[in-house]
Amino acid sequence: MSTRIAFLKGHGTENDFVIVPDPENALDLSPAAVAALCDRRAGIGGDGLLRVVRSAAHPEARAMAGEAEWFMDYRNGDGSIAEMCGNGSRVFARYLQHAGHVAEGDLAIATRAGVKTVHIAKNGDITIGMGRARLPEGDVTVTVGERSWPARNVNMGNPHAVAFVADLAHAGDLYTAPPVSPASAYPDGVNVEFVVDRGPRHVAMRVHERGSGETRSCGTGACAVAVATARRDGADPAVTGTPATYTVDVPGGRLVITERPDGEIEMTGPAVIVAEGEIDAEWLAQTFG
Ligand SMILES: N[C@@H](CCC[C@H](N)C(=O)O)C(=O)O
Repeated sequence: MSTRIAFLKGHGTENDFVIVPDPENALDLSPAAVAALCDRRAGIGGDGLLRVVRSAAHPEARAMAGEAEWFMDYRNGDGSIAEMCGNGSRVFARYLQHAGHVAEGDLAIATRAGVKTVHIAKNGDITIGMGRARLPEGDVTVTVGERSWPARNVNMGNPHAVAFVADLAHAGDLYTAPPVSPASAYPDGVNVEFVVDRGPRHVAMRVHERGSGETRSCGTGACAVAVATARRDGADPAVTGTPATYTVDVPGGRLVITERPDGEIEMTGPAVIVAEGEIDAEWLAQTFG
């Protein structure tokens, strides 16, 4: 008889995740196993995987255990590790609520980008305190085919290049990562956002994610876009002294991002659990190690 591992499937604005509860950090999920689980044909399917581990049980999160009971071990769909996932953290919080670990209201979760504050609202939306953006100096350029755009380097714990374009279709099919230069600006790879204006403080974006390809949404990407757009619009909250709120449409829905004068950024959007099941542990171990 084969052992089975519980999983759930969830999404936030259609950025979808395999969720694996592993409170005691007992599972050793290799990059190949993560990629197999995220495979949309041979596996469960997802842009990434969220392993739910008690902070006290994980060496990377132990120091945060006093502030946040649960650690989000986020992996990209190709099995690589990323520092932070904005949509993933909302889905992670929804899972904790679904499993009865937390109730509506405020909580904190541990991530590789530090402890993040979360508010689960009655209306179903979840707000994450995403921390502050860093804007490394230096020009970067994004290229797709014959077209190139100057882009803004924004770090939300993970790296982003934000390019304002005339038409989202100009990003092409995004089957492969758009080249960003100079490569030295992003030694660990980069997520690339393409942005168009929709109205006052309202933009739309597409994204090619490091380690996942084009996705229907990226929460850290939407924050990077809001920050880059506020700077472009002369609405930097640190300069104006007033918060800047941007509505960011993504192919999978809508996110609302507010940056405060102290630089703290909040992201609000939906998070949904869609299914629960069991992974055949023998399949995973025998096939993917
Ligand atoms: N989809 C995520 C970002 C996931 C990590 C990213 N692919 C990276 O490698 O940095 C989000 O919602 O923020």
